[in-house]
Amino acid sequence: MGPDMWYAVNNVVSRLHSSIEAKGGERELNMLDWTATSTLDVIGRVAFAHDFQQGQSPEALSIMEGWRKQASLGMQWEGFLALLALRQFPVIGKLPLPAIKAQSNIKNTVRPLASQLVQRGVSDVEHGRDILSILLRANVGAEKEKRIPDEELLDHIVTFVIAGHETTSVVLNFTLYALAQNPAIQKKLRSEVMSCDTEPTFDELWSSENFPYLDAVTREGFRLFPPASRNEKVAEKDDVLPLGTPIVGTDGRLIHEIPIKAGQVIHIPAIAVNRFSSVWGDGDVFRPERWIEKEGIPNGKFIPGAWSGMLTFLVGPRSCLGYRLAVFEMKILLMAFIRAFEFEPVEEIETRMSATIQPRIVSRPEEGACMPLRLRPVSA
Ligand code: HEM
Repeated sequence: MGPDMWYAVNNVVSRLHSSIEAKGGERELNMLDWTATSTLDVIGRVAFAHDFQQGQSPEALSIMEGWRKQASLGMQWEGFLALLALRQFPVIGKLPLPAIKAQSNIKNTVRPLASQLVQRGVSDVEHGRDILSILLRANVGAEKEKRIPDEELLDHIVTFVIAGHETTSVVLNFTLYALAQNPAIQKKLRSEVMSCDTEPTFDELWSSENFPYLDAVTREGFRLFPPASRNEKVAEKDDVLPLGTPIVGTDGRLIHEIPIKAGQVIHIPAIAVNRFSSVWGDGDVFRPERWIEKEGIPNGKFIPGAWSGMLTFLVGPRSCLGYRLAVFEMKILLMAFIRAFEFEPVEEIETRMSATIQPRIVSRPEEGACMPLRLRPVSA
């Protein structure tokens, strides 16, 4: 998937470059528009060989608008509560509530697109590297009862677009903001990624050896800014939740475990766990060096996460299926953006909870999800 990712990301970077040059070589812009464009273009190509035309096709605009609406509604109380209530009372999903309609808009856009490709049999099923071609190929060779029905294939594609687009865009946004706030870290990263002018492959980027600082910045971004900042799981049976550190009950006695009843909903605050001071020390600080220093992770007390001892991709059999893709993509995006532009903060940003975490301007909350940054092309 590497060449497809580089192709999509380079296109967005060069469009952004032209738009900045047209404004005289410096521009303030809402970075959300550009990060969402990049990740949608990447997922379109790698999930079902579709070109979202650098976020300019009607479908791309509709998906991005759907997300923006959903994110902004989720930041308000009524939207946040509607989504929470949906878990408890699924029938609410049938009501014409804006927060719920915004979610189905995305599905309504992606499904017909994927359906056209399935019906056409996809242009290059034999060699296609995208996920849909791989699934279709597996279907051709499989016994009849093991084939994935078309309807299910379409749902998979919708899931990939929903799970793989906004999430990666969120981490990239907040990481770029953190780099904008920390010019010395940004400079150090640029110096490392400028030391190579090729487009590294998955193997070259997956290992932390070739680009140790890029690896450290990526890990720090994923740790501090998990898009799915809180998750829910439902206990299938009565169980007992052991506590790492005992807590004092109202009667003054120490509690070492919590009994759980079947059906009980457990909230998993990934963003809080990823920042625990007891594990990370200065857990709220953006400090990529912690991943390089010998004693960077105090006492080696890693959380059992699917990747890199953090809960960003959760853990266990239902953890994120696309985490390698997401980490690889993030490294490509950071490399391409940092090679091309210098980033400066414009406004103070706060982090808001929604379906994914969202940035909001502290002094102008009415503008909804927004990440203004000042960009300048990196001089030769
Ligand atoms: C920054 C990027 C990403 C983050 C933080 C992320 C995070 C997560 C999390 C926390 C879950 C578990 C949800 C739950 O159990 O409640 C999940 C599930 C999933 N993710 Fe990701 N994800 C990312 C990117 C991707 C990408 C790029 C893809 C694929 C194209 C993907 C595909 C999936 C799928 C298919 C599941 C469902 C797995 C299952 O239920 O068995 N994700 N993701």
